[in-house]
Amino acid sequence: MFELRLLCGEDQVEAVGDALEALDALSVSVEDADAHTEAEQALFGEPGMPPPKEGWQRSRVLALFARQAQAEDAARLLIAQDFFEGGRVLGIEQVPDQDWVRLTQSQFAPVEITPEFWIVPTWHEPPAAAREVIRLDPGLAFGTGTHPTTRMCLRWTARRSLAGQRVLDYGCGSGILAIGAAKFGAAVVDAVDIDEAAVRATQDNAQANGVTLRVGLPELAQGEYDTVLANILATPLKMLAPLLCGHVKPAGSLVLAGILERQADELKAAYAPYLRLEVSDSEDGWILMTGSR
Ligand SMILES: C[S@@+](CC[C@H](N)C(=O)[O-])C[C@H]1O[C@@H](n2cnc3c(N)ncnc32)[C@H](O)[C@@H]1O
Repeated sequence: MFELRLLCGEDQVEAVGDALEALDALSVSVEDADAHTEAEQALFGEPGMPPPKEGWQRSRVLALFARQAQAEDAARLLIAQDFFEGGRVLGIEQVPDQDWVRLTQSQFAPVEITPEFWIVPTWHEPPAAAREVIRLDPGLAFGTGTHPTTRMCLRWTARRSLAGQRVLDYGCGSGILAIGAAKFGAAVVDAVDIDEAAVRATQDNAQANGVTLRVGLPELAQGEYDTVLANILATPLKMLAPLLCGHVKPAGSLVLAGILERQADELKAAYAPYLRLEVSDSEDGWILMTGSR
């Protein structure tokens, strides 16, 4: 395979990427051309959301082509375009063929939730210390245990007894929190999401983990639960406050994630009419907020 390397400005990245795909690039990736220098910029997106911008101030665009002639043609055509003005072709290099599946898989190692509780991709052996394991592969739905918001919810679950409880996972994504609740003793677990792909992923993942869940769109959630888990984002969580609190039993628990540290007060205010939220965990700028009715 042949890699065409280009340098361009932030406002050119989208047009260049679209052009490369139209020119049959097998893949296009964008890097910060100033990475590891003082000019390096961080681009953060909230979980489940795309990053706020397509590229960096000075972006390096890497496009893979099956044949050298395709990479050369793409470079020649791009140089002739108005939208590439000021951009540069850095070169074309042959890259060794790799086992891409293996390479991708190797980037997803088992994730430790507690020393005894791990999320393990199906192609890995569980670590020897693991007493409880969720088997999950990166797929279409959010929630592979690699994001701090998911890990904090799972840690909360693992440190409590859910024995015999009725639990609701609102915004289930891959179903990881619902599966965790079932593994930690919940008697009935309902998992709901507005995204039908998430509903399907949760059904598949529940089956693969040998747990029984009731899975569906949000209207499946009915009545009161001992524990309600919701890892969404601050804005939808504020809108959902009456609905989520209405599903919490008296003396039951509400567990919210997807919230940045600076959003704690807004969330407390939104939930104040129903219950008192407090920060009970934090990781990488994200917080877990919990409350009891
Ligand atoms: C950040 S993911 C969390 C997935 C998983 N529960 C986890 O902890 O990793 C948020 C999920 O909430 C779902 N979602 C967003 N807004 C929702 C809403 N109003 N009602 C139900 N689900 C929603 C999204 O489709 C997405 O699957």
